[in-house]
Amino acid sequence: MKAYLKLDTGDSFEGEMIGASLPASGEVVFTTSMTGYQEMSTDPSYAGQILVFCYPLIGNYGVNREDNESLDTAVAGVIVGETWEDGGETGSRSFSEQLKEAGVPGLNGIDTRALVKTIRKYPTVKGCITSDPEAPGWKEETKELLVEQVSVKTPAHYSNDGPHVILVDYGYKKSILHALLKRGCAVTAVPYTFSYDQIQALSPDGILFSNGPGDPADLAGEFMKIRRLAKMWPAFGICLGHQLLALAFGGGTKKQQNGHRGSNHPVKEMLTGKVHITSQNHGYVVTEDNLAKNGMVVTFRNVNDGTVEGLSHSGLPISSVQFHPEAHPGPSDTDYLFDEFVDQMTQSGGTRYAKA
Ligand SMILES: NC(=O)CC[C@H](N)C(=O)O
Repeated sequence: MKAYLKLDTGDSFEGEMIGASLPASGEVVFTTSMTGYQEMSTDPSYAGQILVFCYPLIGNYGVNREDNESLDTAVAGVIVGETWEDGGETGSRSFSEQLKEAGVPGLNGIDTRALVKTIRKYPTVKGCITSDPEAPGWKEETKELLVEQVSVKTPAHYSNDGPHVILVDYGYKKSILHALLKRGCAVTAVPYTFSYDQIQALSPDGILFSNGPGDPADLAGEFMKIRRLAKMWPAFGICLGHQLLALAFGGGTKKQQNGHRGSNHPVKEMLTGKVHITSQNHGYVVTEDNLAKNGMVVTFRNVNDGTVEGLSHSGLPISSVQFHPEAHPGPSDTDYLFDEFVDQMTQSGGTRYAKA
């Protein structure tokens, strides 16, 4: 079936509908990752977004039972140059079957190079997938809090012998949970709406603020709680969690001209000068504002554009990164950051750091 991607820029692209035959709308973003379509399409940080794959052939190794990053396909829609309908050797089914089951539409046969050249002229491009050639283009709908859609509704506990991590869930990727479980941590994923007192009642040894979708500034109601929690227990933030920690400690955030979405973003560790290749997926970035006054030091910077990629507190065990140390998809150069977080929890022995 013929279908269209209509952008708020006035541009329109014609392709063939794959996945669910349903309309979808959202911010249109692109990823340069050559692999990992299964992990990316199920990463809750992509909720509300239509994801364009720059790599021309998508679906060629199918999808399997292990690599979903969440229970649901998270993206609003996908755009591909050429798709492959078979399951592939390791796959139990095809990518478009998975999309169909999740009620997510996609477009095949799009000139993704031309599309990316169009959308990268603007910091934000909204669009819709529709089979109706007469349909009007993108229309702004009521702004919903995307985190609300992806955060767990009740706490989920994973027992283990090691330190107890409270995973504050703004839309966590399964591989973050696995990185903690692999290191022996017990983990409780809690709804992001959990209060300081509710989290304290769970006797944490450390707090992890997860990745997640949307504009971090929309979560201003979280900043005070995050600051109190991070001052009390060892804290680690990943992607949205990093942005929220920065906002809670005097930093700012802004939309990037083009987001960082891909598996080969170089970041420099400021202390050692060492460069790591990282997996990234974000459209906003931290600005330094009053971070230094609040004791926060920039620990990593992006080699391409110099943007802030990591923070640490000078006196407390608080750290965060904009990139994804759990990778999946992507290189695991920065996997060691989970070891550092676990060391901080075991060294502190559950010690509290500040009066809340
Ligand atoms: N992966 C993430 O956590 C994304 C963070 C945020 N939604 C952004 O786009 O910048």
